[in-house]
Amino acid sequence: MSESSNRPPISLSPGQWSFTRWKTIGQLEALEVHHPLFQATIVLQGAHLARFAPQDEADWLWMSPTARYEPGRAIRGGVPVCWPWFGDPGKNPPEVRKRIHTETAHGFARTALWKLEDVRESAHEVEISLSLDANEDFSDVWAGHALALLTFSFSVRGCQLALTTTNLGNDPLAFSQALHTYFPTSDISRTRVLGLGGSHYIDTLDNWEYRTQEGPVYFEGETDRIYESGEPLTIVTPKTSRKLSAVGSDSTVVWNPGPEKAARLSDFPDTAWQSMLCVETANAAGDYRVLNKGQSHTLGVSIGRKA
Ligand SMILES: O=P(O)(O)OC[C@H]1O[C@@H](O)[C@H](O)[C@@H](O)[C@@H]1O
Repeated sequence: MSESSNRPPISLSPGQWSFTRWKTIGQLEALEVHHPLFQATIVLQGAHLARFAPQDEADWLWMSPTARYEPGRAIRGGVPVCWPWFGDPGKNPPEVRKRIHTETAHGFARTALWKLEDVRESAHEVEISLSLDANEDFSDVWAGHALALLTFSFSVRGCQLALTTTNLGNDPLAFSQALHTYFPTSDISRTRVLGLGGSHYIDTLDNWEYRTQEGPVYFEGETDRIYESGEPLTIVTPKTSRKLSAVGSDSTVVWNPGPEKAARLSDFPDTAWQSMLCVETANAAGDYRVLNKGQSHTLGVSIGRKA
């Protein structure tokens, strides 16, 4: 992808936007939205939502205070896009794994430079779309040709992400993915996720054994689970309640690194596990998807207030 293709096309010159402007954060280009009703920041690398907050509210997303904005480096916090595979390549189903020629987790989209497609603004909403053409440029790590189009919609009610994958290759394309959302909490020990009771999950910390969730998910140390559910969820923290509803997803990843893993994680303060959790809208494990030539699939999440 050439440098120039990532610059705003003439038709999208900054002068035509009222609420959106370019900004450099660290070494990366970003779009910053300052709407009277809300604020948001999207980094072009990774199509990474780094911030979303309705006016006069704290950030709805958690961002690591030690996150680094550097080319080729994943940003710790916000909403990383894991695509076209989720997690450790070796733990993916054979159909997904056979296309991957690297040991890097979570795919290449989160460190690739995406292209701005569209900015639409109104008195109530801002919608921004970015695309990534995963073509032969990525052939050293992955075999396939697919287009990822990610559309963000921001309003005072919350934010929505819709990630559409289209298979541009000739053969069926198997892939896994996740919108790896980091949420803040003032106290992880008083935080719970509702809506997963009765669901089966893979406990990746216990030999990938299958378990059944009883009641809400509480956090008592390191937690890393793939739930076989795409049902609506509520995240309750001491100060906030968020509603999540997914489309095109039958799996949800719930993750908190706990103290030992936190100490090993990049760009993550040792004690930060106490103030964040990830609830990831996914197509992971057995919920991977297969697209025939020309077919598309949309994975989406809507993050809102509890009604
Ligand atoms: O450090 P990374 O690559 O951003 O991954 C963070 C975490 O992402 C989660 O989705 C995985 O379930 C965890 O196993 C992993 O540790």
